Amino acid sequence: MLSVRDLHVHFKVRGEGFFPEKRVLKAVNGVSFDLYPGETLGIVGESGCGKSTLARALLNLIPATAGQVVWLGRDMSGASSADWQAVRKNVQMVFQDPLASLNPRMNVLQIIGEPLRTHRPELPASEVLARVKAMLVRVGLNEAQLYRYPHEFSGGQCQRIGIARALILEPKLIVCDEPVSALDVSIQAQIINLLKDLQKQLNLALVFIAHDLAVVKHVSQRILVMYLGRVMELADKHELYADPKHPYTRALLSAVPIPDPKLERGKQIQMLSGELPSPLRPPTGCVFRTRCPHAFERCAAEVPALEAVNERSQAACWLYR
Ligand SMILES: Nc1ncnc2c1ncn2[C@@H]1O[C@H](COP(=O)(O)OP(=O)(O)OP(=O)(O)O)[C@@H](O)[C@H]1O
Repeated sequence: MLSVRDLHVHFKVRGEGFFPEKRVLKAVNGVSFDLYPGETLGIVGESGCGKSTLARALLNLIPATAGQVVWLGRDMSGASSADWQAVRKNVQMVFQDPLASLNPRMNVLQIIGEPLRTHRPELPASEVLARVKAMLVRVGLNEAQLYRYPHEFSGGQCQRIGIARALILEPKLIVCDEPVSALDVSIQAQIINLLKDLQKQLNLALVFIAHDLAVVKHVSQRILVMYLGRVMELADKHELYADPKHPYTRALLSAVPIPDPKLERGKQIQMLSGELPSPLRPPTGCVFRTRCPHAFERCAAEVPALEAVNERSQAACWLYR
C-alpha cells in the first residue's frame, strides 16, 4: 500500500551557542519501510526523534528533502499538488491535540462534512447530512450533537470528531499522530478501542504514532522504533515485546510496566541513561551509541544499516553483524 525508501526531511535552522551560522537538522534521516493493506504500523521513539515530521512527509504536508514515497505503486517524487490531493482522498490524518485540530468556528456537521464538500462537491447537502449523521454514530457520538461547536465537547469527544472527519471520505489509511497523548488514561483506552473496531469494520490500515511502547502495543501488528531521525528496529509486535533486538528498544521497553509478574525481562532490563543528543550535532556512526551500554569501536565509525536479524525483525545495530 505504501513504500517508503530512504526518506530524508532536513530543516535549515539557526545554529546555537558557538555555532550561530545556519545548520542542517536531519529530522528524518534515511527511513525505509512498507505498509500493507489493513495493517497497523506503530511508530515509537522519544520526543524529537522525527515521528511527526515523518508522518507529515508521507502526505507531503512537509516536503521531503530526498527519498521516495510510493503510494499504491505510484512514486510520488515530483508529483503535482493535484496528485497529492488524490492521495489525500485515500489517506487521512488524526492529530495529537483534538481541540486545536478542530476549527472553533465550525459546528460538528461542518467539520465532519468539510472533506466531502472539498473532495465530493457533486454530493447534495442531504447526502452530506446523512453521511455525517451515520459517521457520528459510528464513532460513538449522536445526532443531537450535530450543531454543537468544538468547545462544547471533552477532549475524548473532540478526538472522536477528528476521527469521524478523517473517516468520512472512506480512506484506506489513517495516519494517527499521537492521537491519545493529550487525553486522560481512561479516555485513551476508549479511543484506542474505537480505532481498533473501526479498523476491523472498514479494513483500514493505520499508522499509529506514540512516544511510548505501552500505547502502541494494543493496536500495532508491526512496530518501527525511531531515534534521532533513524530507524533503530522494525519488527513484528510479538517478537519486539518478547525479544527486542536493538539496545534502544530494550531501554524503551524497560520503562513499560509489566502487568503479568510471570513475565520476566531478566537480563534485558536496561535503563536509558543520559540525554538525547542535539539533533544538530548527532553522534558519528550509530546515533544511539552515546547512550548504549554495548557500544564498541565500530559503532562510532560506521552507521549500521537496518538489516534482518531473523524473519520477524530488523535492527540497525553492529551487535548483529
Ligand atoms: N519546521 C521545523 N523547523 C525546524 N526544525 C524542526 C521543524 N519541525 C521539527 N523540527 C525538529 O525536527 C526534530 C524532529 O521533530 P518531530 O516533531 O518530528 O519529532 P517527534 O518525534 O514527533 O516529537 P514529538 O513527540 O515531541 O512530537 C526535532 O528536533 C524538531 O525540533
